[in-house]
Amino acid sequence: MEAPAIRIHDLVKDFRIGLRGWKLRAVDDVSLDIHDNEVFGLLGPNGCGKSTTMKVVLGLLEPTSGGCEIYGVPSHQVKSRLNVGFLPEAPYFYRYLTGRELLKFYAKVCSVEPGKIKQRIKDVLDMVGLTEAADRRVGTYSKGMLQRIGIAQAIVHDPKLIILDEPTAGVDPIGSAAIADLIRELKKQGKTIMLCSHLLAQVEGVCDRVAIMDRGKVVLEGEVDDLLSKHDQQSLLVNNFPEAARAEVEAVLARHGSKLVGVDTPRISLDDLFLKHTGKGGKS
Ligand SMILES: Nc1ncnc2c1ncn2[C@@H]1O[C@H](COP(=O)(O)OP(=O)(O)OP(=O)(O)O)[C@@H](O)[C@H]1O
Repeated sequence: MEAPAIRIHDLVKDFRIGLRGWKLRAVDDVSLDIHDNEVFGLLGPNGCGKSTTMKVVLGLLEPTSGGCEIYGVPSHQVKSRLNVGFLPEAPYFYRYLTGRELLKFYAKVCSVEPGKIKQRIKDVLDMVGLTEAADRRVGTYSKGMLQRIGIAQAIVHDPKLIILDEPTAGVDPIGSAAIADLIRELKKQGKTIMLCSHLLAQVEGVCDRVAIMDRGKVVLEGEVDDLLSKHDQQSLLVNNFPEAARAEVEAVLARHGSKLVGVDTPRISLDDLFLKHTGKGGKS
């Protein structure tokens, strides 16, 4: 059987804090498999251990015990990361380079074939919607544009696995929707994406599976559709439901052993309302 894209097994990570050798357990016995070509969300409140878990997966931190593998290769081996792209939580980019120059730098660092760099940068700029801003200095980019150039540097070498730490942090709903579209497109291209976030509404529409962490532990894991569906309830959508029909509907349902639980008006999300009134095609 093929190895999962990421395997995290029995992972514990302690940080030494203070002078008396006190330890803080940031990750507490976490085991997770992330499958090939899925979008997996690691969710949870601030400080629950998401970024620490990602850093151990990427070999940037040593585990206290347990471990991680990427496509079967232990994370502490450099070769595990050859096919991985990473957007850190607070990426720092040299502000005097243009977006295009920045991507050229990362393409060279990631050993993209010299003859292919120009076209690859063109394609990636197009994918993240930064073609028009490609020759502007990164220092002039908005927060949304910085996140998108960050994603561009993570995918410039066409990696199989893309790890995104808070991809929509500080980005407005238009920018977040564009990033969500981009993640869906990357999945269509066959990529595996692991992202971590505490902005739940923004990742709901893109993740196939999620795990929720709290105080270092995974407290819930599963397919998003499964976790969010109320399997014992169904809803009917009716235009202009007449109050007078309620008693008849209740009687029919009662004959079938069912019960009308409530009649309410569906609402759209505030995000959708914002997008409708500000235009989804914006370049924030
Ligand atoms: N280098 C470090 N030294 C000491 N403690 C650390 C270190 N890095 C993280 N921690 C602590 O470990 C815990 C988990 O931190 P982590 O950054 O993994 O959380 P997170 O879920 O990513 O939070 P956020 O959503 O705020 O980014 C926190 O209590 C944090 O203070």
